[in-house]
Amino acid sequence: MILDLDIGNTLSKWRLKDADSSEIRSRGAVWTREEWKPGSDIPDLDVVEAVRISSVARQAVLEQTVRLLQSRVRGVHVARSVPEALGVVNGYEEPHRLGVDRWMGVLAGYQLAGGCCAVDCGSAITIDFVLPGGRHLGGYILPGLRLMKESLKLGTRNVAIDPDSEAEELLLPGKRTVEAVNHGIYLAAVSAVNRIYAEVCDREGVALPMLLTGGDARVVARGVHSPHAVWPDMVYGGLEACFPLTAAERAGRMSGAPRVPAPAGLEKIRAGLAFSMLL
Ligand SMILES: Nc1ncnc2c1ncn2[C@@H]1O[C@H](COP(=O)(O)OP(=O)(O)O)[C@@H](O)[C@H]1O
Ligand SMILES: CC(C)(COP(=O)(O)O)[C@@H](O)C(=O)NCCC(=O)O
Ligand SMILES: [K+]
Repeated sequence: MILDLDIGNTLSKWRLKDADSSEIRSRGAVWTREEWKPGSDIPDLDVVEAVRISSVARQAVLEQTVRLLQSRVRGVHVARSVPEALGVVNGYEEPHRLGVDRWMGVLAGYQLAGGCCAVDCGSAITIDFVLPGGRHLGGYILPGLRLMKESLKLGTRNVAIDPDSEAEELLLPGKRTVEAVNHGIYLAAVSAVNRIYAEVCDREGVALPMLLTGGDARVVARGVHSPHAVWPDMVYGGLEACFPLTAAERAGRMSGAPRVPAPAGLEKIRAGLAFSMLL
């Protein structure tokens, strides 16, 4: 079995993948800041022959995790943000400073769709752009839904936005604190994603497919105007592309990859942008 780890600032996600069939056998998540109890929290390492890790947690957490795993598993692969990989040129002045989860998402998005806009809705919402030629432009970082909620200290931290709630009702003024907070942070997030997407496509003169991932991707995707697809395993897709271990991965096929959304025409994006500038 292959154990894939996506260690974020809030949640450390894992999944077990069958090395022969490429099927996902199990998956789970533990709070990154809490002690991991082997067994219930993470899978039995006896069945694991290789581990692939994307981590944005503190270096000490990563080193501790790698040490534990290396004592039990033959192949441990740690993803790093590098100047260039798989046809993508890292747009950061200091490439190693780009969050590894962002780099994994960009690599997976480029392998699937070529140029794309990769949105990761986690502790932070990150929005990255890579052009059809493989040039990563860099990106944007804004607080995630949970962080925005916590920063308000209005006791609404544990009232999540229902991903299946009517998108329209999230546009209405809140009639009680939790609605006012949820509608406010939802609109802050989706307005930023829509505007940033339109501005970059307009400036670069290219309409890019948008791929969303992260724990809040389904909520944010409801308010995204442009054609898009949610790919929960997009960060894992970057691990598969960087460290292909199964036949399917070596053929460039990534688990759970969605059909690539055909972007709206550039003129339509520009018209929408012009209209939003009028308001
Ligand atoms: N099971 C869950 N437990 C906690 N938060 C969750 C869960 N599922 C989705 N979420 C939402 O997803 C966010 C964490 O998403 P994730 O992409 O895992 O963050 P990160 O990668 O920054 O750790 C939380 O802030 C919360 O809004
Ligand atoms: C921006 C992030 C905190 C997002 O991490 P996440 O929300 O997935 O926990 C992470 O990508 C990160 O630590 N980046 C390093 C700084 C940068 O990307 O510029
Ligand atoms: K994330």
